[in-house]
Amino acid sequence: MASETHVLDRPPAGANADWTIPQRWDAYSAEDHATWDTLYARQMKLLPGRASDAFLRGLDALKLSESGIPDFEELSDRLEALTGWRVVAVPGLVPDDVFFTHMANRRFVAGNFIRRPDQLDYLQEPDVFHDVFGHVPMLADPVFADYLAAYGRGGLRALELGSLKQLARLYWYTVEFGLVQEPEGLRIYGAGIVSSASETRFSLDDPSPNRIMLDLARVMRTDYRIDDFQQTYFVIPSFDELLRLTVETDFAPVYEAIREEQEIAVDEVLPKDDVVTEGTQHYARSKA
Ligand SMILES: C[C@H](O)[C@H](O)[C@H]1CNc2nc(N)[nH]c(=O)c2N1
Ligand SMILES: N[C@@H](Cc1ccccc1)C(=O)O
Ligand SMILES: [Fe+2]
Repeated sequence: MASETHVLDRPPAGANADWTIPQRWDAYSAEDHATWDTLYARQMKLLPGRASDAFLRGLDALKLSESGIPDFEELSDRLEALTGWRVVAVPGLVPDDVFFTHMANRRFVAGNFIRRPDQLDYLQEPDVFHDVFGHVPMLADPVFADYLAAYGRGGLRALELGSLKQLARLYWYTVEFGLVQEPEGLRIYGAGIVSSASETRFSLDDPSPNRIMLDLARVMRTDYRIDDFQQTYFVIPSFDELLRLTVETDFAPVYEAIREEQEIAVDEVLPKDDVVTEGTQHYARSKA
């Protein structure tokens, strides 16, 4: 989960220079593990038939069906054997350059804390359930694993080009809230959706949000919400296409071309959009 909440500007006491900390798996309480199991069971009632095939295969390959919060060392050994990625613990949101440097080197940063039982439905900061259950299964897919490593390199480049805001939108509408076209229909792969029971249903079944085929310049101009369900979801035809787009397109001219263009509102549908479903926006309007 990415969010605009404050981020410290230097590692907190006890953290390494690269902001990693020991996971301290032995310090988890029985309640912490029970919280993980409750969240896992709730999601697994919903995800078959809604999550992408790659996500479900990743859960199996990484043995995430085992009870309790995973030990990052054991999880990383399995994951590294598949796609070269490892999972490293961090105390919370880390600065962008730290985030992208880890990502470019196939290290996924994950919070080691888990939400409290009274926070089951929503929390602002990424906890271990969002980061590990939400994000890590997709890293077992070789194509998506390559996409995220390329994205990390793109993040370091975007920082140099002063275009992080545009690139962050690509992350938000793919890695966090992306939908993918599969033979049987639309499926979820975004971690922000797949780790949320309510948004898992909403993103696929509700007539309220827009669902639009992803176009690079279009998504880089589109604002997003960090406080409620998305009002637009972007759909990719495949992970191969997302990887090809990211590796083969030079983003610098795209950043330049959209720099002066106005941002696109979260609920807007443009004439040139390849629209899968145009939303009613009933949900957002009911909350306004
Ligand atoms: C794209 C942008 O860098 C994004 O908000 C990053 C910032 N720092 C982060 N730090 C952590 N730990 N987890 C995250 O998801 C992010 N997201
Ligand atoms: N091709 C994208 C992202 C990327 C950057 C660097 C290496 C790989 C991919 C860019 O030009 O920013
Ligand atoms: Fe996330």
